[in-house]
Amino acid sequence: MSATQPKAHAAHARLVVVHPDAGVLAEAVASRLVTRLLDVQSVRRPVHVVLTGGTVGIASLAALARHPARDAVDWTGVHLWWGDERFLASGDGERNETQARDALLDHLPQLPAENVHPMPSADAAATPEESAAAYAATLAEHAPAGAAVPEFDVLLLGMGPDGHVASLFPGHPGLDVQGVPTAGVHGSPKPPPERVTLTFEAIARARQVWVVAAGAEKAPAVAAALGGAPARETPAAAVAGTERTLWLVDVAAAGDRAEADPA
Ligand SMILES: O=C1O[C@H](COP(=O)(O)O)[C@@H](O)[C@H](O)[C@H]1O
Repeated sequence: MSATQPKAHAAHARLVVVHPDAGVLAEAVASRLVTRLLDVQSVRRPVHVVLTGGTVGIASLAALARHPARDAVDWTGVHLWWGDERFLASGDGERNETQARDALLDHLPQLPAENVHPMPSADAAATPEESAAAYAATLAEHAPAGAAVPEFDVLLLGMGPDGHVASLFPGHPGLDVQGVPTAGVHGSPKPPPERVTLTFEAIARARQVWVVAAGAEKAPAVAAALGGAPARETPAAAVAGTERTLWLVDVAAAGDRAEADPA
């Protein structure tokens, strides 16, 4: 395939867009976010966006911070949430919140502090479960009547080489949690072991889910997820938005898909 232009093709009602490399992917995700925010703000407010940690997720936020159209967005009408968090002390450099603040939030003077909704840290909650319960309460405050969470306008998800999304890891009990939007996680195979995550049910409330992944080490998980692997083995296989599901990947993560299905 051409490595100069993104290409798109539908698969199982998901749109897969392949980008030349991780750097271009991050820039493209930032551009999509700006466009999505502007589109939504033209019809309703506030806009609810769920951020992800991870390599491409944070690189995309950094790209958004320097995007030329960034200030076209009315940031006073944007609420930011997280799909998962490492259960560490506030300000720890490994927290997704800390990395997002460094990459983007600290560069958005218009964004009201009360619109930023980090998952409670290990110095604000005694356990991941306590943090998860507090986050569920905050989500409910911003949800439509009768719902547990807002209808997120965009929910970003990075994906690990094992196919995990948010902190929903293969074979973990968090995959089976029902009836609540958040869960505490213990024994994560990726450090740190204690985390907080949105559940599949909460993710499924998003209007748009965007899975972002780059690098050859992600190719087997991308293939498994798009090939319909069981969620227990490849959690990323089970995520979808109510209106749209995008897989935004680079050539390396696309693997055989990039070769077999030229633009
Ligand atoms: O630990 C996490 O990892 C995933 C993926 O990270 P990556 O560096 O392999 O892209 C991320 O999506 C998740 O939010 C984070 O907590």
